[in-house]
Amino acid sequence: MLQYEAGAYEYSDQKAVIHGRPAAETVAAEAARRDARRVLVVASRSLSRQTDAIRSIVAALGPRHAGTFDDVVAHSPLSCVLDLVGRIRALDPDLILSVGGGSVIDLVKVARIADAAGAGDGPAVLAIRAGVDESGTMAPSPHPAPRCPHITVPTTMSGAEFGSVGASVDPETHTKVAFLSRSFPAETVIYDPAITLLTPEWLWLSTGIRAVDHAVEGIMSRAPSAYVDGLALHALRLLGDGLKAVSARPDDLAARATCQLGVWLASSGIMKVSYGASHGIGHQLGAVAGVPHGHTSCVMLPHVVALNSPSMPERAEWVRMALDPAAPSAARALHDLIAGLGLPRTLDAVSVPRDAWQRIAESALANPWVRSNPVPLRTADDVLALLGQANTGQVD
Ligand SMILES: NC(=O)c1ccc[n+]([C@@H]2O[C@H](COP(=O)([O-])OP(=O)(O)OC[C@H]3O[C@@H](n4cnc5c(N)ncnc54)[C@H](O)[C@@H]3O)[C@@H](O)[C@H]2O)c1
Ligand SMILES: O=C(O)CCC(=O)CC(=O)O
Repeated sequence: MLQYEAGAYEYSDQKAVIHGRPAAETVAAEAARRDARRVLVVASRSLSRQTDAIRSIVAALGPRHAGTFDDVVAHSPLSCVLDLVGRIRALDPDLILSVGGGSVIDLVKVARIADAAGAGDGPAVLAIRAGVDESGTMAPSPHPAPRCPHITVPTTMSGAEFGSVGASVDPETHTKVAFLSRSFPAETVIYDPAITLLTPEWLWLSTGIRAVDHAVEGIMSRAPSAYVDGLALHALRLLGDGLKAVSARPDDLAARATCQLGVWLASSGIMKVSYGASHGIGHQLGAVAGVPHGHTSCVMLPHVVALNSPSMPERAEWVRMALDPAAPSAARALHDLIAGLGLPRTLDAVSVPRDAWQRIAESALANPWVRSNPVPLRTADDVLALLGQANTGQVD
């Protein structure tokens, strides 16, 4: 019989999701439903300046639109957070709409609580970071209620729209700083498959593997949850089918919508179960070597699953069956999916310099998800061995 540890608080509050609908008219209807009169739009710069996507959303909002902030830099650095806080204070919005990937969504999350906390400079923002205790458990960021709700139109598959965690990069230390708040999951998530046609293919597909990573490390967690298992297993079926279909037919809106439903279910585990070394080492690959978030999962996930599978064979079998019953193992099912999508599979392919490996390995040991990997990684040499394995791009 399946066994789950007795839980203290297991949250299951996913907020409203509207899927398969055009972004502009859905945003306008949602703003009207909320009687919002001063909507601040925060958008990915490329969407705002190189496409009509934001213009049509702003047109649909009409007089409810108060302003647009599109000076967004990847990984939501602290300087960007402060700029957005300034804009929020200047405009006093009654609704914030984010349109873009995880960087835009995390930026809004952190700026909203920095604004609420009255933070006006970098040290004041860092002062509301999440605490982390000896066991790696995070404590919430102290802040009063944010001034207004946040709704979002995600254009990648990061799943950040559901996470009660948000991150910003501290320029002093080049590390990602985590913030934690029950106010972080967006109040309404609007999934429009058509707006994702504007997302570069590498970003769409690789963030899809990030969503697969959320599902797989949720299922193969050291401390799994029955709630997350149920959602994550169906997420793998949706994502496996949807990603292959989009790769074969990029214009297939139904396949893109299937992927978005997969992200919704896959993200159910963010901050609800402890993840493993694919998330943990991935964070360091991003912080130290600038590897895009989705690419970190393409390189690390099959190898972390190969490492962990012998310690949880039944769960590995669930992953294999959900992704590819014909594959000999869960790790091979993942490897073949990533290879079939034409995504990078080695550290060299994502331009991680060899002389950065030691720093990545050492900093990874402090990451909570490396510390909670089901098979313990105790030393920098353990992490280096896994990096070496990942650089082969092959699993047995
Ligand atoms: N808080 C969470 O739960 C959570 C979950 C996943 C990711 N994240 C965070 O999100 C970030 C990664 O997000 P991501 O993988 O979605 O990528 P991203 O938002 O960082 O975007 C990657 C790059 O693609 C560019 N881009 C070009 N066209 C775009 C388009 N149409 N839509 C969006 N971006 C476009 C962006 O400007 C950016 O430079 C990381 O900083 C990560 O920490 C947070
Ligand atoms: O839930 C977590 O473990 C933190 C969120 C996270 O790692 C999401 C991500 O980086 O993709």
